[in-house]
Amino acid sequence: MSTLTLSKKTTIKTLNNIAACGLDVFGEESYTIDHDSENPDAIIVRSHNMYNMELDENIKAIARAGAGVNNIPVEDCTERGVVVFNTPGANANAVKEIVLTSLMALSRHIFSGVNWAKTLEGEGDRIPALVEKGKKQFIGKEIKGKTLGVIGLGSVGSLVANDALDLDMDVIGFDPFVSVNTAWNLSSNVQRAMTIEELFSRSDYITVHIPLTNDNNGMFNEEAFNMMKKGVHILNFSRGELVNEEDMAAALESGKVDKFVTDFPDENVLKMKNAIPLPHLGASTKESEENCAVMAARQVRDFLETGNIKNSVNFPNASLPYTGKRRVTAFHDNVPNMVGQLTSVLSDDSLNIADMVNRSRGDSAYTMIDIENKVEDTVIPDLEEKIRQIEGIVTVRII
Ligand SMILES: NC(=O)c1ccc[n+]([C@@H]2O[C@H](COP(=O)([O-])OP(=O)(O)OC[C@H]3O[C@@H](n4cnc5c(N)ncnc54)[C@H](O)[C@@H]3O)[C@@H](O)[C@H]2O)c1
Ligand SMILES: O=C(O)[C@H](O)COP(=O)(O)O
Repeated sequence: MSTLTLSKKTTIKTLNNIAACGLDVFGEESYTIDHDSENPDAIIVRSHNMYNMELDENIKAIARAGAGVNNIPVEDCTERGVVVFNTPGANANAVKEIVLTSLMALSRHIFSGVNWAKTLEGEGDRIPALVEKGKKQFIGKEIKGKTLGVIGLGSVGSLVANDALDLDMDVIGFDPFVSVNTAWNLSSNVQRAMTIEELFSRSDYITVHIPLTNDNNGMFNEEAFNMMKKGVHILNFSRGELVNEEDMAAALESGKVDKFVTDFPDENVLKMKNAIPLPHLGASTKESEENCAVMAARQVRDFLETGNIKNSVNFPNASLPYTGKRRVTAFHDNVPNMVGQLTSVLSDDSLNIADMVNRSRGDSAYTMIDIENKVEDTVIPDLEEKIRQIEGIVTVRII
């Protein structure tokens, strides 16, 4: 349990390179951007691993300018009432473009072809003839008419699936948790795999677009490869840990997997025959970095200033139009009579409620209450303390 009060100048710490237009969202009057701050009010992060970091008591929010939050200790944050945001869809187009680029580049041996052509340096006038003789090593396949299996049909997967249809591929998708929004955006020509086994067995190319969880760690393993066609191509722009590297190395060696494009190289990947390692470039476009930074910054600023929550991965979305009246915000356990207890603390102080919202997500809940009366700054610490005494309150902040 901790007290949350906005310091006069709110400090935002960044843990990676965050696009300047995102940081500009904060404005210099009320915010300081301090990359080295030890007690920031909020953090904006991309892929920096936060598991080994001490999280200061003052932190109220962490925003991932991007999609994957596996670098953030989300459970700890939830226990401490720290909201974790991400920016759904903000980098999806960038990933879609690199997936389609890779799909074609690997089918046409672009990577190995370029490397080979460079070895001809110094051959002078013989180069054109050597090229014509050597090009037969790089006879590719067209993707037209081949089957692409897309695992995960969220922001990235749905874009990939739709555009692969436009490239005349047959597309099968597997996503048992697909959202209604995505389903609406997905072409009806994307075939639905009822099981992942079906997708594995039918695909010439497989691309994966799901968040890393404890359940799917190592899901590309020997058992999975055994279900796939010989010579399948696999693309992983999601997370390295989805792949069992020992099994992948063996599958590449035997030719069961023809090529493996991955955005997550490590020592093992770099040793694999026919692996094509990219240096985590999926979201690395100017447009995507700016979209993510602006979206993350807006969500954090809105939360710090109004308590409203949008796109949190650990707390419910909650929004009340902000009228400038005093607002009590509290994270608490999702237990009965919490709203009753909160309102009685306020009524004991003769405070009248103008509006309120209460939302829950799993074991956690969040309540915002707007107070009709004028509440002086001097009484706030006392009011916060009374609310904090309610059993099950995690954090309280009066804005
Ligand atoms: N390489 C990069 O730079 C880069 C960029 C963006 C995202 N990513 C990674 O890609 C992931 C997906 O990104 P997104 O923006 O599409 O996320 P998203 O949340 O919009 O979509 C994820 C989809 O996966 C589905 N899903 C979850 N578990 C599944 C499972 N076991 N089998 C099938 N479907 C499953 C969900 O229902 C959801 O529809 C991110 O979590 C991140 O790890 C990488
Ligand atoms: O999950 C994501 O959004 C991507 O992996 C992008 O990571 P990055 O912000 O470090 O480029």
